[in-house]
Amino acid sequence: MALSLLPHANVAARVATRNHPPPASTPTLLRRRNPNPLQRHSSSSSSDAAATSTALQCPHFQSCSGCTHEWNLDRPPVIEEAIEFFKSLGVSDFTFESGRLWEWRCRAKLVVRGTPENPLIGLYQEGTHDIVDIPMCRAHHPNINAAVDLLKQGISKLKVELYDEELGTGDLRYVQMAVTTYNTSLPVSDRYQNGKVQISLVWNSRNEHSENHEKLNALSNFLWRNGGARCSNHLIHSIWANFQTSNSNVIFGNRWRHLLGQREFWEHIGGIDICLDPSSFGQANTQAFNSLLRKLQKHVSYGSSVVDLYAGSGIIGLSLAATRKCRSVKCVEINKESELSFEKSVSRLPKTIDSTISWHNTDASLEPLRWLEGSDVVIVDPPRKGLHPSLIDALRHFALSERKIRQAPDGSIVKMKDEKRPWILRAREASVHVEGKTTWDKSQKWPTTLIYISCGWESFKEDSRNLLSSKAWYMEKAHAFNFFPGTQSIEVLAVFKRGGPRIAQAKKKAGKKKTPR
Ligand SMILES: C[S@@+](CC[C@H](N)C(=O)[O-])C[C@H]1O[C@@H](n2cnc3c(N)ncnc32)[C@H](O)[C@@H]1O
Repeated sequence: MALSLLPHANVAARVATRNHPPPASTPTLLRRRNPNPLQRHSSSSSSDAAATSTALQCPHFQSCSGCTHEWNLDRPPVIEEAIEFFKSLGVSDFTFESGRLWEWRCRAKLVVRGTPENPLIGLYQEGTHDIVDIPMCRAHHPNINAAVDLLKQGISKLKVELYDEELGTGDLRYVQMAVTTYNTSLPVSDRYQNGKVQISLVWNSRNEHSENHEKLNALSNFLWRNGGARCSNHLIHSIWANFQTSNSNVIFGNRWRHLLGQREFWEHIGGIDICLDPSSFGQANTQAFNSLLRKLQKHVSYGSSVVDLYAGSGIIGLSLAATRKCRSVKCVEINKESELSFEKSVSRLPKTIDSTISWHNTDASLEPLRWLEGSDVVIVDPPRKGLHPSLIDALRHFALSERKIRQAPDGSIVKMKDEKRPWILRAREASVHVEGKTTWDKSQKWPTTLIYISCGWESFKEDSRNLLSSKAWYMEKAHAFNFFPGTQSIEVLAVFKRGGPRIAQAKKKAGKKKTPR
């Protein structure tokens, strides 16, 4: 493992860090098998203090696959490479923002194995199906660890059988813990620490009528009795069941049931209230995501038309609709389960918003030109593997076909073939549609700004090179956020503009000339 104690001063990028020292209760165990860098480097006491103040200090490090880096959590090693990468693309003012270094994870999917007497709840060891119990995980929000502890007590007390992968037997397979910090009765400064946990139990049965459902009810009642709204130690927001009998590695089945507590799970993020069902995608680091949304908003002009691809429950699009007064926001998402959350979030948008808002349940890689047409800004936030080739092609294609577009009689390059496939026709219709009050000129236009949000550094680099090689786009700005401290992963926000580098340079020069002395 690289133990870097290089001073940060030699780094060109602007780096903003908001560190919080580890709480007093933190185990101060520095593992013996990792020689302590403080002993290996002859350093001053102030740099010693700096190193420990950003160290993971987790007893599970190395046995657990969750974290790969123990030191300098405020600066994942990949940042040095990112600085060089962006510089090579002409972006020299790349910024990196680091927030909470511990207790940042508000959403965790954990494996449950072992026996009722000795339940294990944690992650698989790298490359194996051996589970590592992580009761003192330093990345988890503290109430996730507390809820895991309570769950273990319930399993032991009620003798809940835990899943056996080889035999396919046992009842409880996984648990998802998600924390909401939404609580308007508390001062803002107390909300994070007092977050409440939505527990989703992944149960090895077809539905709530299967023969082991009594155990499920007993376990959820135990959790609610000991951590629910009436407890002095109120920890749990709600309890859900997901039913999964497949012997694949897929965590969730298609059937969800709300069991106890509040049904709706709200969070205030990006300037709006957002509802998230347990079946929807949710970002793990809520606070860092909020910082990203605030930065993103600055790159979208007021009154823009936006298309949000890979939209999940539409947090990005809706946050822009509210804060940038967008004339229209179109969200495209493949997971049907996110629709309800989107609809609920729309219902809480300020009534003053005059935006046409829609959510489409479809694969963004089918007919990508159709989704891009008519917007000023396209936002993409794909899974780790990056953009679909068809979307990259479309982004390059329309940007290079500007002349053709202008010459086309209806201003469109989307071929209106006589489409018959029902799923394509269905996808074109919005699942959710809210019409704005103002009627805007709907003349055809194509995005001039592309904002790429990425959690997959390798795929992001490849996609960027592909986009830029056509000279149809250039990269204007790049930011990264410390979404996953303790790992090599970062979240990137890159802003691309239409046109080749020569056009960009000419624009810059023209801008300089106009600046009065
Ligand atoms: C990284 S998440 C981002 C979600 C959302 N932007 C957010 O921040 O909450 C990626 C999303 O892309 C969706 N997705 C994956 N493949 C897709 C596809 N081919 N077309 C549309 N959405 C897709 C996933 O279901 C997931 O919700």
